[in-house]
Parts: sequence; C-alpha cells; structure tokens
Amino acid sequence: MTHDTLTSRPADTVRKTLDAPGTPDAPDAPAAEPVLALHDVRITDRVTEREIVHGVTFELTPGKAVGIVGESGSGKTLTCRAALGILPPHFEITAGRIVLAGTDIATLAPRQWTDLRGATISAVFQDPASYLNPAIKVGAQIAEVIRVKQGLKRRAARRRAVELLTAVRLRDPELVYGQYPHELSGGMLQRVLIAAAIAVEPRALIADEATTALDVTVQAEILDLLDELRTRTGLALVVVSHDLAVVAQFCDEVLVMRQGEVVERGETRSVLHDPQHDYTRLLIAEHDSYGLDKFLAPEEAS
Ligand SMILES: Nc1ncnc2c1ncn2[C@@H]1O[C@H](COP(=O)(O)OP(=O)(O)OP(=O)(O)O)[C@@H](O)[C@H]1O
Repeated sequence: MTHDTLTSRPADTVRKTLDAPGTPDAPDAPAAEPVLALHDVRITDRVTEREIVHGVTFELTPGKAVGIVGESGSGKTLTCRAALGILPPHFEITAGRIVLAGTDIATLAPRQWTDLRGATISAVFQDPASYLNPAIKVGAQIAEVIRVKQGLKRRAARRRAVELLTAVRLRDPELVYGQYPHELSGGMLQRVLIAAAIAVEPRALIADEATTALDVTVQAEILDLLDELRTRTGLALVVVSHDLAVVAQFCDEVLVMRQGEVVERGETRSVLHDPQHDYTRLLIAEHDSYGLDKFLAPEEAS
C-alpha cells in the first residue's frame, strides 16, 4: 500500500501540499474574463419558504480551480446545481446573479440552457452509475452526446468517443466502448462520465464529490486527470469535496460553507495556513487527525 495518495497522508498534509511549488501566473498577464461568476447568490426552498443558501460569491477564470468545502447539507450541491440551471423543482434563486460566459443565467430560455449545458458548463457527480443507462453500451452513450451536441455523423462520433475514452486514460478504450456500465468498475465509470462531460469541450466543469466513492489510488488518478485537463486545455474547475487535501492540492481559491453560509473564502494557501473562522480551523484539525489515523493504519497501528 502506498501512503502517497491524497487522503492517506499524515497530519499536516494540507499545509505541506500548499508548500509545494506552484505555477505562478505571469506577473503582467491581464486578468481573464470569468467563465462563471456568482454574485451573492441566495437559494430558497419554495415549499418551506426557507432560504437554504445565504449568499455565495466567487469568480472562476479559465484554467483556475475553486474549491467548495463544508459539512453535509451546507448547500454546496445546491450552489453547483444553480450554476448548472438544474435546481430541484421547488428550489429557486431568490437573490444575486449567476453569470455564465458573460450571460446572466436569469435571462436564459430552456432552449438556450440546453445549448450551454455540456458546451459551456458541465458536471460530474458522485454516483456515476446513476447517470448512465444500464442497457446501453457506454461508448454509444458518449457518441450520442457528441452526435446531438456537435452534429457529427455516427462514424465520426464513434471515433471521437474512442478518442475521449483514451483521453481519460482508460486502458483499452475500444473494448470499453463496447461494454455495459455494469461491466466497469467505479473508477472506470467515473472516467466514462468525465469523457462524456468533456465531450463538447466545456469551458467549466463542476466536480461535485466526483471521487468520494472511489478508493484513494483511483481518486488520485481521477484528480490528476482533471488537473491535467485544466492545465492543458484551460478548463476551469469547481471542486466540491469534503476532503481538504483535495482542495489544497488542486484549488487556487477555496470557499468554506456551513449551514448555507460562506464562512470563509480566499486563496487556498492563506485560508488553510491561516484560517480566520473557527469552523475552518475545526475542518483542518479534523482533517489532520483523520490523515494521521490513515497513516498509522494498518501496518504501523497493528
Ligand atoms: N432535492 C431536494 N429536496 C429537498 N431538499 C433538498 C434537496 N436537495 C437539497 N436539499 C436540502 O438543501 C440543503 C442543502 O443541500 P446540499 O445538497 O446543497 O448540501 P451539500 O453541502 O451538498 O451536502 P452533501 O455534502 O451532503 O452533498 C440540505 O438541507 C438538503 O437537505
């Protein structure tokens, strides 16, 4: 077993990861236009009339990654779903603005949303199997996305789908193309979902606990893949994770959410080195002890 994976590192991992040299921005580079910007977004449950998300603000520029961390039920997923235009039926954005590639999403008709989703913004969630049709071979499902969104003919769509399965580093892409979802492992399914999510070359990708259900090695591989796409293609990432090590490694900026509120937000390095809010300190402390437990198990602990 290797300890050099994202969630099985010793205490203080978060800070050590931050100390690793990064790729600094060119000093005089002009600030890029955000692909996605949220301005004080509030989300209300219309059934209970309760406001669930109390004002989220962040900007995501090409090639950057913003992390959202926080306890279960703090509103991370609702925030992401709002940005994707897929809030559950009785939830509504009741204040603030979301601007996607320069367009205020409040002005979008359903048809325009269909064009933007996949092509401008895309997402990968935790449970890949539930997003695939169990009765259709996975390659055909990706090819269908390509045919519909890019208007490619059947043969060209197939070729492109195999290219994408190669790009997400599936070992035998031709074989995988012809397999059904139940024939693939969780890690392979998540790669297939990422292939589908990047099929139409979106500018932003939301990864909402996309690696949570995977074992640590596969998790690290998937995160590396997303990071590579980010550096190579300028894909902008929103990474929702309960794991601070993931955020420390991949995100330029982090938002810490608790009970629908952003309690702390800033450059990842400074938030994790010098947390200002008690809740952020608690998350870091919990992470460190969790990391230590994992480091000791199983060989050293026995
Ligand atoms: N489809 C839904 N129907 C009813 N309530 C919902 C729905 N989705 C979310 N909620 C409620 O909204 C609140 C925020 O949920 P959300 O899924 O955004 O939290 P989260 O931070 O992503 O949590 P987790 O880490 O568990 O995914 C929670 O109280 C949740 O119960």
